[in-house]
Amino acid sequence: MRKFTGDQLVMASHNKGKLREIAALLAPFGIKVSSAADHGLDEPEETESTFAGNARIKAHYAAKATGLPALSDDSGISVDALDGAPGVYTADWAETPNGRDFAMAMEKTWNLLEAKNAPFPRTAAFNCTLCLAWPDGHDELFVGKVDGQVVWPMRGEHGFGYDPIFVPNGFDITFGEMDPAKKHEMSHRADAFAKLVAGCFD
Ligand SMILES: O=P(O)(O)OP(=O)(O)OP(=O)(O)OC[C@H]1O[C@@H](n2cnc3c(O)ncnc32)[C@H](O)[C@@H]1O
Ligand SMILES: [Mg+2]
Repeated sequence: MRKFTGDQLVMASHNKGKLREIAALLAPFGIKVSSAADHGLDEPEETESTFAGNARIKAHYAAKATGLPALSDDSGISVDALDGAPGVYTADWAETPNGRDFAMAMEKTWNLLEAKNAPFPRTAAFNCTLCLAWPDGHDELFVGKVDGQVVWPMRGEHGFGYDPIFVPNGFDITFGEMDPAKKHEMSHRADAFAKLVAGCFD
């Protein structure tokens, strides 16, 4: 596995919630972190049907455009009773003509579970694939996951995206209610990040 030896990294994401979380995870490593927006990059189209495929598109696009190593995150929530949906299409489910509406997407998810009369607990997992790509085209991939259940109504103001309806196993609060530092210890993103650190930063 290739080691990360530089002192600069581009975060190949346009999601402010992710950028905040990954900046917090990277903070102890003394790396100068910039975002795709800092470099004036637009969002590449996520045309693959897997987290890994889309993570690679985003990281390689940013690495080639900036000449710097780039770290992307492709993630989503997979609900068992919905055959893994929305999964890779989690962001797409929130798409409206006026931008993303996650309250609407969460309501759609819950309504589908209700329509199916899905049994409780309504188990789900958050998945995260991180891709670290270099300008020469090399990359490394890291996968993380956290199991839990989808609940209703939405609870909590922390986090982003689907956090208000996801309760991780072993807890009775949603990610939206959880202190961000605690989420950083146990999320799908933290799980993948620990593997990135073990593989590339040590
Ligand atoms: O592609 P980038 O620019 O990184 O940002 P994005 O928001 O489009 O990100 P994805 O394509 O990976 O879509 C994943 C969606 O899954 C949701 N998601 C991922 N991780 C999450 C988390 O920790 N908490 C809540 N929702 C999450 C969130 O709504 C994201 O928009
Ligand atoms: Mg995206």
